[in-house]
Amino acid sequence: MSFKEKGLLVVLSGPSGVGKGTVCRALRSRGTDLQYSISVTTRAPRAGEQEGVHYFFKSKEAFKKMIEEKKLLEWAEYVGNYYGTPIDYVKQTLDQGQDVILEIEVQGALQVKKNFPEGTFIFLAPPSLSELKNRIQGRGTETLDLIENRLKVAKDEIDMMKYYDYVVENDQVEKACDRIEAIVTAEHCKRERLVEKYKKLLEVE
Ligand SMILES: Nc1ncnc2c1ncn2[C@@H]1O[C@H](COP(=O)(O)OP(=O)(O)OP(=O)(O)O)[C@@H](O)[C@H]1O
Ligand SMILES: Nc1nc2c(ncn2[C@@H]2O[C@H](COP(=O)(O)O)[C@@H](O)[C@H]2O)c(=O)[nH]1
Repeated sequence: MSFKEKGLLVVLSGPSGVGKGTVCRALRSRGTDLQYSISVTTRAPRAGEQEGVHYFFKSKEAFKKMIEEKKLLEWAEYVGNYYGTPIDYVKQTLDQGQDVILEIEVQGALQVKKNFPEGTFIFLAPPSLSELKNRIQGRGTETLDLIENRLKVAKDEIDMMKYYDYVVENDQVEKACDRIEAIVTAEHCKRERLVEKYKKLLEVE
């Protein structure tokens, strides 16, 4: 009989525009064995964004109700909008032994770290601030004002990288994916996880 250990919770965060979404899409198309949590947000959908695919789009009232009903693992107000991670999907998926990745900003990541320190916290870093600016501008989804606000927040966020387990530079998407895959593999080989797993295996066999 084989014992299924709990999945890993991988938290990928970093400043807006660094490439979190791009890297997650590349991991997905590689077939990396990670489940992607879909966040709730109060921001308006961008062109092409779909309900339940990119986000669950909610009013501020509906979002606040989710906070009150403790339906969010973490949440944060970021540049005028709320963002949060539905707790049920994360719990159920980890319990099934599957790894979950959250793509979230820094305040939310630090909340998860406080409540779920056994998670794996990866900070995705830009090669430089000027490259970060080029990326946000190049994406063309925000007005100039919003880009400036996001860049201001980015400086404080980069200062928070010291609280993460790993820092991965997103210089090239494929290299960043290689590094993240290596981290996930290494986390699966961590001694504490394996001691627990083998203890349970010995009990059942
Ligand atoms: N390694 C890279 N080299 C060059 N451009 C990149 C790289 N990674 C991502 N980009 C580009 O940077 C822009 C921002 O990427 P993306 O939307 O994935 O960032 P994000 O961190 O998910 O942003 P947000 O937090 O605002 O959702 C996109 O236009 C993307 O194509
Ligand atoms: N704390 C959380 N942050 C989240 C969540 N989902 C997304 N995000 C982050 O918000 C910013 C802005 O996102 P955008 O889609 O408006 O560009 C970005 O850093 C996302 O990673 C969440 O559930 N919790």
